[in-house]
Amino acid sequence: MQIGIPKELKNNENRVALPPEGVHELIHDGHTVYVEHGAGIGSGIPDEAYAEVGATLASAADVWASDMVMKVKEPIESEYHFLRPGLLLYTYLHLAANKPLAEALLKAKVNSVAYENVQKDDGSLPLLSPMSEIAGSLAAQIGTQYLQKNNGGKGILLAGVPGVRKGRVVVIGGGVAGTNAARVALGLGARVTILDINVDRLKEIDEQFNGRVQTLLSNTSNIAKSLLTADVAIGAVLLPGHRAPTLVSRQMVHDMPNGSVIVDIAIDQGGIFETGSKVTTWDDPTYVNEGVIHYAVANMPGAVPQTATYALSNATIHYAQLLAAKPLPALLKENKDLYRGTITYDGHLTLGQAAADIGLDFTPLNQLI
Ligand SMILES: NC(=O)C1=CN([C@@H]2O[C@H](COP(=O)(O)OP(=O)(O)OC[C@H]3O[C@@H](n4cnc5c(N)ncnc54)[C@H](O)[C@@H]3O)[C@@H](O)[C@H]2O)C=CC1
Ligand SMILES: CC(=O)C(=O)O
Ligand SMILES: [Mg+2]
Repeated sequence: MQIGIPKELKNNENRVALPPEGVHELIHDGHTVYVEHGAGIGSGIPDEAYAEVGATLASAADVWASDMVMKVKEPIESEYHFLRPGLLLYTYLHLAANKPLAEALLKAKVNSVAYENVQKDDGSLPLLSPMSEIAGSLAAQIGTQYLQKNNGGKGILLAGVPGVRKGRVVVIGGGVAGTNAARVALGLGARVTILDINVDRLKEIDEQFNGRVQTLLSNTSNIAKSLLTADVAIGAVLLPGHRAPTLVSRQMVHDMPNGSVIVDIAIDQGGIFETGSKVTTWDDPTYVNEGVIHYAVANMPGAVPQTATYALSNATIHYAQLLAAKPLPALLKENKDLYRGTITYDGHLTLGQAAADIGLDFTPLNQLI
């Protein structure tokens, strides 16, 4: 099979879908790999390193002409003209928050496997979690940075000092991103509260952090009360496949002291703050609404590519090898993880959760393969 790896075009997206080590695996399996000139530069990988493992350096057009295109982020509008019938696209897509992209993929009859929807039988999301670990850790760093007065924040040091209160970090959603945010916030010396709707998850968190994190059931009144005294609020909720639920109202944000900071990691699925549905970029990452700084970058790990490229490809390479080895319909009949991850097929939207959220028709995949 021909496999193409384009250079990422999203703002400050410095990751690349595969480093040379991963490309080498695919070439070893007998495939031809086209890598766009400069695709690895942001991650510190020169073109020569790809050439050395046998990749063909190519133009964007040649890379996109491959049977399978493996990316990091969703195609942006300037890439839509590369979409074509029969193309197998393997990348993050977040369709429940991006109707124009869904329509472009359907119109072009692209078969897409979305990283964030590849799901194991136990419900875990093996291709999302490595980036959620990174985004969670970053969220705590970003919160502490914007709390500084010189960055527009209220001017609080999360660690406090003896005799002066510590900063308070409230994390809504105690999954992979949320617990990593909590871990780093605790390390920075903050007082941390995590809210989740899953009581079993709260028990695990309590054990994991030896009781050093306050856990609370996520409901409207606990969220509102927690935010009243929060310095940093972190959104880390996920309903897989769906647009994120709006859990924090404008009034709750209004009631937070001015100069507090919101970091909505879940913005890639639409975000959980009523005041914060606007997506930002690393070039201009924040805006102020109701006196509170909102940070809403949808590709947070793009800023730490020398960590994130490797963490992502460590997870994606296994499924890439499977996708390259067999025709898609046959593979999907035997691999349930990838069956769940296949969200558009031959002009049909096969992700029921997103279809409902963006108002498009849904066709079960088993009717198409
Ligand atoms: N902005 C960025 O660059 C990145 C964003 N993400 C996003 O971060 C979000 C979280 O991902 P993960 O941590 O991997 O998901 P996860 O599935 O590990 O955790 C989500 C948690 O939300 C909880 N939850 C569901 N409804 C809730 C509610 N009403 N209140 C409180 N908690 C609730 C679930 O019980 C679960 O524990 C996703 O939207 C993901 O796409 C991930 C990586 C990078
Ligand atoms: C998960 C995601 O949106 C990212 O890594 O950019
Ligand atoms: Mg206020």
